[in-house]
Amino acid sequence: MLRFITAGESHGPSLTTIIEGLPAGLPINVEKINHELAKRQEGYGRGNRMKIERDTVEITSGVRYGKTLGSPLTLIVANRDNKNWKSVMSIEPNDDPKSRQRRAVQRPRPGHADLVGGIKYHHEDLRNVLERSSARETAMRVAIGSVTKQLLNELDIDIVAYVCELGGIQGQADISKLSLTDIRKLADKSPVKMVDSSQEEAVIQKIDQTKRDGNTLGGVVEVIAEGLPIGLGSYTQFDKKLDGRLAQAMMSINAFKGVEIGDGFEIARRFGSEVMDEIAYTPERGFYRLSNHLGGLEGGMTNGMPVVIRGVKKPIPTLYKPLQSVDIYTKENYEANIERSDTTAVPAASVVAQAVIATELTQAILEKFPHDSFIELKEAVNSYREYSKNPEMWQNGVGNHG
Ligand SMILES: Cc1cc2nc3c(=O)[nH]c(=O)nc-3n(C[C@H](O)[C@H](O)[C@H](O)COP(=O)(O)O)c2cc1C
Ligand SMILES: C=C(O[C@@H]1CC(C(=O)O)=C[C@@H](OP(=O)(O)O)[C@H]1O)C(=O)O
Repeated sequence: MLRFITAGESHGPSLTTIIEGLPAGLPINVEKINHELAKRQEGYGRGNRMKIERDTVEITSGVRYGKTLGSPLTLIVANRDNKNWKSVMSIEPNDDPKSRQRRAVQRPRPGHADLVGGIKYHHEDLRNVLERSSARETAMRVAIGSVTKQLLNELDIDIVAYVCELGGIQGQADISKLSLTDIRKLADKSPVKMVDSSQEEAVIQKIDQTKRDGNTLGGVVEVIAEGLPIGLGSYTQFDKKLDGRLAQAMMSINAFKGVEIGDGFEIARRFGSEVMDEIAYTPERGFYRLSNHLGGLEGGMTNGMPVVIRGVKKPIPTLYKPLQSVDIYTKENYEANIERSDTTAVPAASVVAQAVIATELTQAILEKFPHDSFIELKEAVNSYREYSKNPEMWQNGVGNHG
């Protein structure tokens, strides 16, 4: 079983995670982790914080000579901005109520965690909420996702993500005609991580105008994973259903408000005959489908077709032209606090989405297959792949009532 938690405040010294349950002997490439971290920082429309940070990972346990030991893996990503926040983020007691109040964030931003978090945790200063509710935490989830993606890649599973829509402008590329490698190349070189360069200029102009207006934008991202064995997840219990678990992973990203799998909400408008993916068989491919409307998942399990999952990200809650709020001390109407902010973070969110889906898929793989060592895992996955092309129970005549 793969377990991890993340820790760290946005302007504290660092983000940390301990990941437990990875197989021993998995090659870990630190450069690949740093590459994913850099990709998360890119993307047109981000604020000034991204000019300060140069996210890189430090590994302090669990790896020796480039391979996992099977012991807990500890990752640390430093916050360069911390040096500018030393006194605000001090861990020493501050016994001066006047200084505490002078510094306090007290006009909660609609759409952020400020107000509810303050009420729930009895915080007199809403900074105590925003420091941890900040999407800074997603840097660590990308680092974890890069480790799990390296595991998937070693098992010949590929995963990509890109932006399908930003600020109401949809990409026009027919991605069904592209390989995952092409999608990755196109998204990587796009300033907005879209596959379709014809829409880029319009999106950039919309972001620029929105920034001038003191407003913000959301969008839609898609993740595709190919090469997954059949039967990850299970129909036998509600919390084992992989579609539900992937949706949870996607929704756990800050500002995500919706998830679709396969053709998603569109299937509500179609006949059953247009939605179910018909079954075919060849000895080389095994069982496969003639279409993939259901996004590679049936009965809470992978069916061998690519897993396709989209997430909707709302616009950034902090507005430079702020919305109405209420001062938590005086209860008078005020404009919400302005914290330094992005105009949009949909491109970054596509990198995070890929990471969290890679991690959840890895969890499902490690649940199904023995994995003390990576060699053992790979052998088990490959022999199961062979089995699932021609399941023995049918070869042996079980179910043959003739
Ligand atoms: C990569 C990324 C960057 C974000 N940047 C900001 C930001 O600069 N300002 C902001 O107010 N919200 C930002 N958000 C969104 C908030 O973190 C999020 O809305 C907040 O935590 C409340 O959670 P909820 O929207 O999931 O309800 C960002 C989200 C992501 C994924
Ligand atoms: C720090 C990151 O994103 C931050 C997410 C965020 C929020 O409220 O979610 C608010 C901003 O924080 P700051 O006020 O420090 O600029 C973003 O920059 C990051 O993505 O690494």
